[in-house]
Amino acid sequence: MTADPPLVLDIDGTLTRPDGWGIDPRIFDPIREWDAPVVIATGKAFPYPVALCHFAGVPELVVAENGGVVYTGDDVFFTADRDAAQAVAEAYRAAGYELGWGEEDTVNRWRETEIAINLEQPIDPLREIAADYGLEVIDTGYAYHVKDADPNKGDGLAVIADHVGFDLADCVAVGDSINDVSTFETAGRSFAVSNADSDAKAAADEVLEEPHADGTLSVLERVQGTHA
Ligand SMILES: O=C(O)COP(=O)(O)O
Ligand SMILES: [Mg+2]
Repeated sequence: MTADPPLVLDIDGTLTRPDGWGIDPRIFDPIREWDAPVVIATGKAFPYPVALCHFAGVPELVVAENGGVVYTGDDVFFTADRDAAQAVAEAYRAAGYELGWGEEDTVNRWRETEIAINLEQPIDPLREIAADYGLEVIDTGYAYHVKDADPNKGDGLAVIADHVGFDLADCVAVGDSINDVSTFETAGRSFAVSNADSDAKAAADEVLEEPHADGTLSVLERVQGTHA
């Protein structure tokens, strides 16, 4: 008897359409029909992956904010403190820069542990200010994230696996950027889509030939029904 292995999926760059923006609708049915846990592990704020699970019709198993927020389906864990990241955002603004998401800033509005800055904003002063507060800045290719260096997606995945009761060694992970390296190190098998950055490609067991959702769909086809 074989089953599907647990999945760990990043969002941006991984479930996205070929042009890189927006969820590719072809991923919804395979995820909905997957007969094992599907964990969404993202740098986006908590409501985004929760909504993705909700609209896909799958249980909410979520690592958000690069590991700062973890939801096991029963309990929410916050593994970082937003105050330092918020202070960096204020100091960056005080130095004359903007976060770059407009007045109402729906990118950061519901963030609980980190701050995201638009890639069009200057990164050097951001890195300097973040260092003053003991934080790091990572570039996912979709945003700069000012975050505590400790929490990461991989640790969040481990919390969910422990709670739900599946083995990390059985997990198949797909991702595209530096914030997926910890996932790749934690999951048993890992795949970087062809559009992935050099960190993700170096950490993955395999680099796919296809980009974005095409790459992810190829992995789903390949690993479906292969879990002993
Ligand atoms: O929020 C980002 O910058 C990237 O999001 P992702 O981790 O789902 O790719
Ligand atoms: Mg990504």
